[in-house]
Amino acid sequence: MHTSLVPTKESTGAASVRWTSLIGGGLNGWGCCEIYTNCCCCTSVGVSLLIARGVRLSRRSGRAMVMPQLSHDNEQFYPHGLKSISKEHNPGGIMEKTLQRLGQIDIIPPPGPSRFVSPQTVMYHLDGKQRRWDMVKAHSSVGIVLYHAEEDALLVVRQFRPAVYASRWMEAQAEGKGPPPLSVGFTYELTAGIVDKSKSLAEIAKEEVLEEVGYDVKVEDMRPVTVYVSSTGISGSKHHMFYAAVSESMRSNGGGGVQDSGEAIEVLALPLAHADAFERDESIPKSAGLLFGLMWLRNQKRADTL
Ligand SMILES: Nc1ncnc2c1ncn2[C@@H]1O[C@H](COP(=O)(O)OP(=O)(O)O[C@H]2O[C@H](CO)[C@@H](O)[C@H](O)[C@H]2O)[C@@H](O)[C@H]1O
Repeated sequence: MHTSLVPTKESTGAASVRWTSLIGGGLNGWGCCEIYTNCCCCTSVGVSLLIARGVRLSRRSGRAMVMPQLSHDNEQFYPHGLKSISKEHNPGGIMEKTLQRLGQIDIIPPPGPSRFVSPQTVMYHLDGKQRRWDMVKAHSSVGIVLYHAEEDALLVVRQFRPAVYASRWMEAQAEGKGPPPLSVGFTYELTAGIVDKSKSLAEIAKEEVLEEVGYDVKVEDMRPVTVYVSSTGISGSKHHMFYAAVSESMRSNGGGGVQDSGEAIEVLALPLAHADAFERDESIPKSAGLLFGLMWLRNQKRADTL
């Protein structure tokens, strides 16, 4: 399969707009006039004109579509009390810039070996019969539950995940729909990283925290929480979870990830007072690690064991 998408400035804009309604209103598809690439009027996305604040008019169809305004500091962009604490405090800016930077997206068979994952087939015997299991060899990883003392919040990272976008896109294709807005590829996760160097897990966790969220946590302050298997059916790789508390006095840089690796991470504080609603909000694309970490943190806080 080869799937290709060239986001135009307009479709990028549409994606940004859709994002505002997506966060507040739910991830329930992107039908006609919600994203312009999907319907008859959408085909004119390349020639559409922004004629007035909040209204987009397609030249070809002459049909006006109401666009919610992109506002960076409203509740829709930061639901459930989420607050941007990226050093370069530019609410919504990191995500908007990423949307503008994204170019053509293709989904293709692997062009060669990967340093991150490799498909394998396990042949095994059960009751004397040979069976086959298809899997992906992947690195193990670390994730860190970071409690922000001043904000009484969990630190969450928001970033564009190509695999998440591609999955939503392939689902849409299977349903005969066009490409979804780029915004569906932005996820909420714990600070995390793969174990691809010969350092201790706690050292790798420390480095990820410094890189992604910008706080300097001592290796000895990385408290192991548990280990789980991140994908039992597909990879079987282990995820090592740590806990650490941070405060603004420990800030060393703005975080954001390694730009040269394509990382553009927004650091968000999720107040524990809003955790329940956040956990239950199905419109928010979040990792299992984040859900688990949030529940663990709240349990520890309730039991006063941190
Ligand atoms: N599959 C991939 N293909 C191409 N480049 C890749 C890649 N995985 C990582 N990279 C590259 O490696 C860089 C460093 O990755 P990290 O160690 O920060 O892991 P990341 O947090 O991206 O997610 C990692 O760790 C989290 C935590 O478990 C996992 O959920 C997630 O699948 C895993 O990629 C990324 O910015 C990217 O450039």
